[in-house]
Amino acid sequence: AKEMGSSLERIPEGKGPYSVGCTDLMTGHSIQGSFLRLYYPSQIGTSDEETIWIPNKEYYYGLSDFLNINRTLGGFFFTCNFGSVTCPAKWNAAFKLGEKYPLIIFSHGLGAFRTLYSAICTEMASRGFVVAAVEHRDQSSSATYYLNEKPALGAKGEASELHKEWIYYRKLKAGEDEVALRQQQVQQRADECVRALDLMLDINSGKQIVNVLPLNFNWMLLKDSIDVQKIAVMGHSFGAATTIEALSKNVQFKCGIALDAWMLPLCEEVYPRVRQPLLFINSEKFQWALNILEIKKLNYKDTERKMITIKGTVHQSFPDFTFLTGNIVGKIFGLKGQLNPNTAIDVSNKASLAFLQKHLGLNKDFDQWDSLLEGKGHDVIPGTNIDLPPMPPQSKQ
Ligand SMILES: CCN(CC)CCN(C[C@]12C[C@](c3ccc(C(F)(F)F)cc3)(C1)C2)C(=O)Cn1c(SCc2ccc(F)cc2)nc(=O)c2c1C=CC2
Repeated sequence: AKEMGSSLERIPEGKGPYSVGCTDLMTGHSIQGSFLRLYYPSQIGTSDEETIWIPNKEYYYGLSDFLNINRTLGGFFFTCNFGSVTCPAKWNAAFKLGEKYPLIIFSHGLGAFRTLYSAICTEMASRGFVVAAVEHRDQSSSATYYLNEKPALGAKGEASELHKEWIYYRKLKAGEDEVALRQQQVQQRADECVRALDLMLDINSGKQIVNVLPLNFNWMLLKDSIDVQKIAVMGHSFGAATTIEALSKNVQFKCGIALDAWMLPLCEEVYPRVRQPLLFINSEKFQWALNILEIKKLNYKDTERKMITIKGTVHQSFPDFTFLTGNIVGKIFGLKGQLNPNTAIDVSNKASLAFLQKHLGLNKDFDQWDSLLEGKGHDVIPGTNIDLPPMPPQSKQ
């Protein structure tokens, strides 16, 4: 009975030595504020509450919009199948003190939101990273919200009521130029990643921050907890394009990891401005010549670029849904590839860890997976799996 209806499958736990905590942070009362889900090394036994994977029903309505299904139907479908899914991290567990951790800013894909990549984020946190998964407010998320102070219409309370303002996925209008919209959105997304970085650096410096979400998490414990020389940015698909744009905006991002990069939102002008090391991890199916050709334009001689393809994987092998459906339904909806989803995410995470050790200068044992970066391993090949026409001799860079 592993098919839909009883998602017996679970999102895989982190395999590293640290136990993982999770909490949410929203600053400001407007769209300009930050909204992120934090995954972090936690003190064991300080929380036995599991984290709710999709915390508000409005996310189901947004997903229904994104998938072009009726909200009532979709809401029912999602609630039945995913309403009780938890992600393998302890909700509001106390932050583990005594170490400085490297930081990853994570950017979700089109139609996703901050909670849907918890297998990747909890794995990285279990290996000793602090991971801030931002929720973008560019209308590329299925849904997101901010809390504004304006009392809701007809509210009686004198004290300003906090009212959730929901922003839903913006569909393309008939005849609308998608490239222009995505180019505009990727700029906002990259700015939101930089803002999240600045917020985490403020917290690291001990600055008092106001979390407008009613959560009892002690942010002061994060003072001096981030190794500010070891900061990376990472994302899936539209979030990978965001990663590249964010690298060009802020050199505090020392390297980037692009999972199934969708290059359409990027302008060629940004490519020479990305000098940091970049790892491309591609699924087998999400590859086409024009996209790969754009990626190859980032190949500057004095920059470090790596690309691997994981065999038997699809675009949805990176977000969490790939763990939560039975094999048959999963393959029909393109949520699973031929390769076991746990194996697929394991390969992606280990290659990521090896790359991060190399380019953030970590002194862990992640170099044991360096061979994956060379495309050596049972489930990986180096570079891309599509053959390209020979590259025209590139003009001098
Ligand atoms: C028909 C809609 N049409 C809109 C443009 C295309 C829809 N689509 C393919 C989909 C997402 C799919 C999906 C999800 C989730 C279930 C569920 F049932 F399990 F929930 C089912 C079916 C439908 C596979 C993609 O957009 C693929 N994609 C994605 S998918 C990111 C995502 C979104 C929602 C999630 F819940 C999890 C992950 N992120 C990107 O940055 C980019 C692309 C394409 C180019 C850039």
